[in-house]
Amino acid sequence: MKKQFHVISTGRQSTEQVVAIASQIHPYVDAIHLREKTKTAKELAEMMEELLFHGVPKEKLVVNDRVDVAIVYGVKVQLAFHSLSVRQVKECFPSLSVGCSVHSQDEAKEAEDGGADYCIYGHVFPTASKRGVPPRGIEALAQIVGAVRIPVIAIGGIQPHHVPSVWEAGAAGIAVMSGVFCAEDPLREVKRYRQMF
Ligand SMILES: Cc1nc(C(=O)O)sc1CCOP(=O)(O)O
Repeated sequence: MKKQFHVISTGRQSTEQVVAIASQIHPYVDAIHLREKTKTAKELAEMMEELLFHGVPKEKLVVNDRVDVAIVYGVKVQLAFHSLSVRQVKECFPSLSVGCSVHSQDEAKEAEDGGADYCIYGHVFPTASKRGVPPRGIEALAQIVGAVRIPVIAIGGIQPHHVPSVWEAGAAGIAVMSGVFCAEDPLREVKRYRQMF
């Protein structure tokens, strides 16, 4: 299967900044996650409207945590430990595409059993986004890949030069936050990642 390239917003940028970056990079990525933990549903809806207005394809949008916003806009949802469970969400909305963030084999299996379409596992490499928490490493990633049948996307500190080792571990894709959204030139960076696919 084609490897997936997900990018994730930081939650620290304005709607204008997120929209400006997303509208440049969307042709080079498979999914753009809106991880905007402090935004209300209404603010997220405004961001969604702007993204769609600027030509970001709906099929590439993923809302973190907010099942309500995902349903209303017909986009995917990414669930986290603080979200509703995958099982609950899939029971109510069987056709909703659901990803789940996991940090262990047990969590990955639970996500799979609940009906998750894919999981995101991390953090694989050291990252400022998870300061003080040791990275889980590429071996652990390979173990997760071996433990579930759903696609496993790797996250955490992934730089372009890491990509071959992530493929070797069997991951179905990569998810990148600061490497793209905090870059001086996000478009140049997504192209650098893309070259590794
Ligand atoms: C949002 C997120 N989730 C993680 C997890 O391990 O679940 S690591 C992470 C941050 C990823 O950011 P960067 O690409 O800047 O390292």
